[in-house]
Amino acid sequence: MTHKPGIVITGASGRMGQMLIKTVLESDKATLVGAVEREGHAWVGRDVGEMMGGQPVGVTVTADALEAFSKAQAVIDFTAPEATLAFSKLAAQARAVHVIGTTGMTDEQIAQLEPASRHAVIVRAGNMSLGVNLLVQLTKKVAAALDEDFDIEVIEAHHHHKVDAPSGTALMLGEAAAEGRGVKLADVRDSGRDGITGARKRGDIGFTAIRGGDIVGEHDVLFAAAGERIVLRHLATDRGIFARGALKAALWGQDKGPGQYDMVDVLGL
Ligand SMILES: NC(=O)C1=CN([C@@H]2O[C@H](COP(=O)(O)OP(=O)(O)OC[C@H]3O[C@@H](n4cnc5c(N)ncnc54)[C@H](O)[C@@H]3O)[C@@H](O)[C@H]2O)C=CC1
Ligand SMILES: O=C(O)C1=N[C@H](C(=O)O)C[C@H](O)C1
Repeated sequence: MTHKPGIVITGASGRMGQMLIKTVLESDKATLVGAVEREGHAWVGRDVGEMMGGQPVGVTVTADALEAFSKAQAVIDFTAPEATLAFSKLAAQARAVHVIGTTGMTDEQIAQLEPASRHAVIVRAGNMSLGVNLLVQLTKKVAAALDEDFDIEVIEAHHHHKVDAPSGTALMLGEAAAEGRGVKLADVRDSGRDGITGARKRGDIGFTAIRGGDIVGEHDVLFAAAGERIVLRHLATDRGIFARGALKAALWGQDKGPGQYDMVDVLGL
């Protein structure tokens, strides 16, 4: 690629925002052209390199997302559902590829991305890592091979700052297991057991969320039957895996037509 796409990072001061800025600055395939934060945030008006504790990089953090997006070929967005919905409209206006890592979006919010995807490329995934997207494929295969004698449980663990549960990844894995079984996740989902719940319902897919300390992200898919268990596991120890996947998606989207894509498309899995 001779031309280096310009990238804007939203939620610049966040855990993922800072990792994404570092990843883009270190890349020889893309250029950092903007960094966006909420109106009133202490980083707005300041150089993003300095705010991250390093040398100035010549990019001033702004709250004017449209102005930033209009100079970019891609927006990488790991923020919050309401912000992501607003950014999808602005990225489409700027005809910039919108890479969405934000989790916790409702089905209604996801449906609201559709108008933007008629004008621009949207790549959205609850997990941008190669390992998890491979695990999704494996989960689908294992679920398809086993019958309901095997109870399926998705168990996830994250840091204590995480605001949504189950995680976006856990939902991807649950969807994959349901698809493998030929059922709809909404019909078999069992989340948040507490109290006298009754015995486990055959065919249900259960979810458990653990929150604590600085856990980056851990996911198990458990297939439990009488006398044996299979556990498929992914352990994330470095947020760089998500940032590298997101940058790959931003570059991949440059020559694609408007529409909604995911990391399975990007990685060709
Ligand atoms: N898809 C994936 O691979 C991954 C997804 N995530 C998801 O990314 C999201 C962010 O995670 P973290 O970085 O840990 O959270 P965080 O809380 O550290 O960062 C979120 C950032 O977004 C900013 N923000 C919120 N509303 C905004 C607005 N309207 N305009 C501009 N900035 C705004 C906040 O100020 C904050 O800096 C979460 O939904 C998380 O689940 C996290 C890691 C990997
Ligand atoms: O909030 C996080 O940190 C993470 N969120 C994503 C999710 O909800 O699955 C991906 C990763 O597990 C980290």
